[in-house]
Amino acid sequence: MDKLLITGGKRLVGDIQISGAKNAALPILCAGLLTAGDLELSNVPNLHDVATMLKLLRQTGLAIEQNGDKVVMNGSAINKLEAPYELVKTMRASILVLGPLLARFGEAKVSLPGGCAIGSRPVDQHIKGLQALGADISIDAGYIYAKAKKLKGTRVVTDMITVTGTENLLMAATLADGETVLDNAACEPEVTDLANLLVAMGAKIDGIGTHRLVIQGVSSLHGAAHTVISDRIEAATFLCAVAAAGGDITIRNTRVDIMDAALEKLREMGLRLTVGDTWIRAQMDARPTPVSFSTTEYPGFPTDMQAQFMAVNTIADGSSTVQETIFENRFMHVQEMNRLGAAIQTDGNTATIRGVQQLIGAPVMATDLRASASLVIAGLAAKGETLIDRIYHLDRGYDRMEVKLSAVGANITRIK
Ligand SMILES: CC(=O)N[C@H]1[C@@H](OP(=O)(O)OP(=O)(O)OC[C@H]2O[C@@H](n3ccc(=O)[nH]c3=O)[C@H](O)[C@@H]2O)O[C@H](CO)[C@@H](O)[C@@H]1O
Ligand SMILES: C=C(OP(=O)(O)O)C(=O)O
Repeated sequence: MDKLLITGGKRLVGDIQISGAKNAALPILCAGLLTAGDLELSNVPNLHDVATMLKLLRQTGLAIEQNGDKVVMNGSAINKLEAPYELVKTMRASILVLGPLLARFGEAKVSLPGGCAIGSRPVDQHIKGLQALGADISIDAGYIYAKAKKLKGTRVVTDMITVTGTENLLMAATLADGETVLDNAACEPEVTDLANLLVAMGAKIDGIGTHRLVIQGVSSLHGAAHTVISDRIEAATFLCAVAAAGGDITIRNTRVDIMDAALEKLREMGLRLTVGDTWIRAQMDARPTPVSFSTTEYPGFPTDMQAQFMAVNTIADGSSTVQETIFENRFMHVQEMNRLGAAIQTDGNTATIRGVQQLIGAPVMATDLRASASLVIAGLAAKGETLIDRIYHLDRGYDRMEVKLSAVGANITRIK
């Protein structure tokens, strides 16, 4: 099992190229199931989750060619309408094949994802929405069995805002009969990116980027070309790294306009930001100022950045509180950070962080994707060596993070 060895205390200086967004690429790849035409995608990140998704899609019969960040898919010979447990258990986003397979082929068999390290994460809203669209759904031996001769447009109001739930229902509704209204829809930029691709494929969608998506079903979708948006979470993770370790970095190929909540908090921390159209220069020479925040849906502060900001808060000059409102168990990194000398206490969904002068390197264990990233940030700031175990979590969602960090001066090595 790969590990990362970090010797902390090095300033980060130089340029970092940001990859395509994992959370946009995954649903966008699933949109390849909706058409018999060619989907030509670029800026697809080089991640384990993308590899898992391509494996899952290939076994349905979707033809896929991958060349660097380019993926070309053709869905004219799909013959297996299934997502098996072996793949779903390694990547929850596999549930995103359910809506497209059902809408185009009238049936699908998809393993139930189950819980994960950050919460129970049920998919009841995906199922409720598809049932409202006329699907007959049963659950047997850990699998969701869905059938519908033809989905029928209707109004769906989800109990909460769900990102992949919105994406599944949006893809399903594009091929339904008549009008579907998705109220309480997620408006994360990754949902918008998927919606823009679907429109390029011939879908009729109004309200893109809002909490109310109105879809007029069409009889078929055609091929299209699309560039996946830049990963705002990867970008903000590197900005947190420089906030913690100090230095002067410029991140490139980024979407500044979708990062307001994180950029605001980074400025509050004392990071000096100069912002261009597709780049952000970040300079940090002082101890960070602590920032308090509560995670919430877009455009609020993203839960996927909570752990990384907490890592910076551990060495800030003062105390802060962090509230996690999206997932019920997303503080797994706290005990690991405390092993590095951080002073964090949790009470339910609130963490109180008393900034310490210096973290001290130690062996720690990654528990989930963003927890792994937060430990990398803590390790970069810590004195001495930090050895991070179980970094397969990190590889799920970051494109060669240690290579990008080494290139800006970090002392970080992958140990096989
Ligand atoms: C691949 C992908 O895009 N993953 C992102 C997506 O996950 P994902 O789409 O799984 O997260 P959701 O937005 O669905 O989850 C939000 C909350 O709703 C709950 N819920 C959701 C669906 C449902 O049917 N029932 C239910 O109870 C979840 O348990 C959670 O508490 O959005 C999350 C919230 O921004 C991000 O952290 C993930 O990085
Ligand atoms: C929680 C995340 O991803 P997933 O939904 O794929 O588990 C994430 O990207 O932080």
